[in-house]
Amino acid sequence: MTDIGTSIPSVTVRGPQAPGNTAALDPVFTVSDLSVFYGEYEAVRQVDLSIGNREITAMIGPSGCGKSTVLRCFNRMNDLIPGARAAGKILYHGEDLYGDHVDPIEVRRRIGMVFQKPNPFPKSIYDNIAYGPRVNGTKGKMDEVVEEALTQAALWDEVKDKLKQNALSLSGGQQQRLCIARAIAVKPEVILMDEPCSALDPIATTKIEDLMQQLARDYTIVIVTHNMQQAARVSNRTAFFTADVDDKGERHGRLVEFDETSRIFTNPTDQRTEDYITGRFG
Ligand SMILES: Nc1ncnc2c1ncn2[C@@H]1O[C@H](COP(=O)(O)OP(=O)(O)OP(=O)(O)O)[C@@H](O)[C@H]1O
Repeated sequence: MTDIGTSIPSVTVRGPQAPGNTAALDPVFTVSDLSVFYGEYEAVRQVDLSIGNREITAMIGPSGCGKSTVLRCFNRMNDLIPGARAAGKILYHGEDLYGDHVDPIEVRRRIGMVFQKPNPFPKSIYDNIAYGPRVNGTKGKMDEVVEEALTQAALWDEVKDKLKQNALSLSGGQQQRLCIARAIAVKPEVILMDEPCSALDPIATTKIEDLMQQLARDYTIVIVTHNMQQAARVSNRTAFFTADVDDKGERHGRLVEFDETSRIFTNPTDQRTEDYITGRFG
């Protein structure tokens, strides 16, 4: 078992940083010169950014610019893709996330992920939540663990009388909150969300957005979204990516601008950001 993250600082303050300051003051992740390859193909080039503790950081940009690729680097999910390789540095609380002594399984426990399409296990609601804690050998009363996770994910009231029911019988929005509850149940520090609302209707989307705001009191959240209004509504900071085309016609994702969300959406520095958020591009 790795010791990664054992020195997590107990900072509870959440809020905007100094205007125009691109570095989070209390970073959970510090990314420097990150490039990501799939085989020979360099999908993302030279990204520098930091993810603030108990902030919501949004990653936006046109399709194929590498948002999901960068997101997956934060919990080493790219390790599971044959041929994928990250170069550069990602520090997690100052420790090299890709260091030799780091256990990727432990990384993924501390840094959970919620996907675009809700993906509950074909098991009962209860067992979906209890699965991770059981695997981790969580001690204590499982009923309480399940209730706490479902309550935090704002789903308890809707499912408390049908915990034995198959999770696949829930609506799409409920399934996504169940997946968030499942992620929370193993007590992560960070939740990565890859377009968590793209399969949901507007009401379910609002519920997830409200939930994210509540969760950010206790968790650090990084969200990839195609929905710019969503990024503007929920996040503290926004990273705008785009893809440059090289001489050979190959596209490489680049981080164009990273700043407080209010600044990105009202007074961006880069013309490409402005074109994107005003709908002139992408
Ligand atoms: N498993 C993979 N193997 C090979 N290439 C990949 C793989 N996953 C992504 N890519 C490529 O890497 C580039 C970035 O893809 P990625 O999915 O990260 O972009 P994205 O910005 O999240 O896109 P979208 O918004 O459409 O989801 C694309 O050119 C994509 O084709």
